[in-house]
Amino acid sequence: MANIIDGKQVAEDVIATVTKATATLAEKGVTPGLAVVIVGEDPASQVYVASKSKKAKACGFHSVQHTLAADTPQADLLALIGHLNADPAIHGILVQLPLPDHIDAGAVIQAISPDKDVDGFTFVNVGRLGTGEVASAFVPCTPAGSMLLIERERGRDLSGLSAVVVGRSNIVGKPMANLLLAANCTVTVAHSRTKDLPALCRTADILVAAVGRPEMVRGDWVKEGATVIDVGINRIPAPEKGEGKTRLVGDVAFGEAFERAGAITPVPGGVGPMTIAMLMANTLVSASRAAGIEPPKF
Ligand SMILES: Nc1nc(=O)c2c([nH]1)NC[C@@H]1CN(c3ccc(C(=O)N[C@@H](CCC(=O)O)C(=O)O)cc3)C=[N+]21
Repeated sequence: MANIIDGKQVAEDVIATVTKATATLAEKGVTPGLAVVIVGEDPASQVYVASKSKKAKACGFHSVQHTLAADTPQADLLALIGHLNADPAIHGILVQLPLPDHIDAGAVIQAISPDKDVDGFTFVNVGRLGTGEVASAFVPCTPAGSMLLIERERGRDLSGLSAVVVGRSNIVGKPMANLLLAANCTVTVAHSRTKDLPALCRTADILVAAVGRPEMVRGDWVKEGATVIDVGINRIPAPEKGEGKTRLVGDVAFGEAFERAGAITPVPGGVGPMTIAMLMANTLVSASRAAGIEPPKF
């Protein structure tokens, strides 16, 4: 029977730290500024973007949202990023992904100034993390939040633990693996071609599931006492709740894994809230750096 990791609570702790530090910055005349850019009207994206803007305001940030039409030319989006890069009131720029097909997402991401890249997606920040310069990098929010949950659970010394990351995306799997490696874990990154994934997962003291497949990781894939971090957010039909109803599940079969894990994150209420909290933390760090002030530790 596992300890259920309360991501909502840890996220609130992070937000409280950010809010306090923002008040201290305000005394020095600095207000952290976050710009969120969304292209098109995907309803799920709208919900996430709205909750980011709301949290930013609650922290005391200057928060701006740019909503562009789905058919906005790439050149217009690049021009907006150029303006935000040059705007001293903006310390963090987030371009909501995915972008429409006619836009080259890579080109847009790389146009963001690395100093304002609070998603940690630019080559400069990826390179800092990949070379172990974690302190100077902006680390992508989902793996950064997952790492904080792991540290709260197991302590800051993860040295020698075996970690398996299932999923190799640039936004979660790869940065997660780099963070765990920087923390001296023995890290294996698994993916769709991995042979005998269940057996590999059973070797993990820390198991991170980030594949985007509902409940793929089964209970018997989990080592007794392991820390299980479920990054998946999948909406599936829930006919038991009524016709047309849905519910959120992770990439881990929670009920089964709960029986064997030492600790496990729920969905919702696990990694999701941490993602937004770390965006606020990264924006605060960016504003602090710009002002030459030491940011708090998270
Ligand atoms: N450039 C960029 N950066 C992102 O960080 C980014 C993005 N694009 N595109 C979309 C994804 C998705 N994302 C989430 C954030 C919080 C929750 C979250 O708080 N989820 C709640 C539940 C929310 C619900 O009920 O639907 C939870 O897990 O408890 C989920 C998903 C950030 N994303």
